[in-house]
Amino acid sequence: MSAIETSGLTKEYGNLTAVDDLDLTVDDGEVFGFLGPNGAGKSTTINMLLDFARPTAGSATVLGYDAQAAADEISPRVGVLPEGFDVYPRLSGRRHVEFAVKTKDAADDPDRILERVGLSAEDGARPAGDYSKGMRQRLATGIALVGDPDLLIMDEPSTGLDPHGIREMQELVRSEAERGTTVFFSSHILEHVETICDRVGVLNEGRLVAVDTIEGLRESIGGGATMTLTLADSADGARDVAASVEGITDVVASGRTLECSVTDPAAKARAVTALADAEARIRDVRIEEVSLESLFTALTNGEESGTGPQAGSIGATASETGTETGAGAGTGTGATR
Ligand SMILES: Nc1ncnc2c1ncn2[C@@H]1O[C@H](COP(=O)(O)OP(=O)(O)OP(=O)(O)O)[C@@H](O)[C@H]1O
Repeated sequence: MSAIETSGLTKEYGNLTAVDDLDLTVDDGEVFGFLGPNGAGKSTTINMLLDFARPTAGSATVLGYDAQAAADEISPRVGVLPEGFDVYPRLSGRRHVEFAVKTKDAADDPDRILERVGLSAEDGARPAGDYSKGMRQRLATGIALVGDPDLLIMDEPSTGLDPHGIREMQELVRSEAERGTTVFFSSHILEHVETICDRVGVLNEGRLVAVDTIEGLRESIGGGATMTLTLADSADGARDVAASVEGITDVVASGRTLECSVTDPAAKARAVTALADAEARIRDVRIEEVSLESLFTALTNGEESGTGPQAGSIGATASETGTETGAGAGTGTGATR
């Protein structure tokens, strides 16, 4: 059974089609990232899954139940982290969790829930109106975890969290997935998505433009990587050797540098070996992956991917540098092209 399945799901607001004919399947136990620029239709989709908004056309099932006709069956089994969670300012964080436990008729220990989301007993005793944005987000996450849900739906879970909080959120999502919970979350934050998702769906102007693993997405836009080798001597003689390697699609020789377009990850090591066999003296190997940032831009026709400080961090750093033999030519992580 799929945890979520939508068929032709559509939502129109007047002349505006917020969600357009969405066919989407999220498998049981999967961590699924729902990506898209501002206004793409992510929250509207989530609202229809939770029966907060009614579709104009199409249908959706959640945990096997019709999202509109059987919302009462679904809600006890789903934990929701809504966008823009509001607290009761005078109630303590702990009281919020106690209330959720009672409402869901669950057996959770509120202190354990608070601990899981990084709120101390002292934090829990404070009025939630005094909480920082990140603390509110943690509290909202704790409330979503009450009742050990089969499905967690999280709308922009990292909003307001500092880098440490984001890492904790990622660990939490992973540990929930290991317990068998399906996690469906929306995000602009590509780094967040890459780290924890099994698959992602990319929404643009209400339409699903891609569904795949991050690796699959990279490949589908002709992704792969660029491997730049610096040789001890002129690269001209080595050009044909590199070009003959399967999985290397294009080679440019310039001075002592060979720039190879790589479509098959294994081709990197093959190329290094072939060059070494041909007695090319390799001094340096640099590998740059297609960044998720450029991937996202390609899929959403140049729409920017959010404005948060984290949003730009993916793909901005670290390419991997090999040594003279290049034998261990690894895969760079997210360097910008
Ligand atoms: N209640 C509403 N009435 C009219 N238009 C709406 C309503 N809710 C959403 N929209 C419009 O539908 C489109 C999709 O909005 P939605 O909030 O689903 O996008 P989103 O992908 O979640 O964006 P963000 O990342 O900015 O939260 C937007 O153009 C938005 O203005």
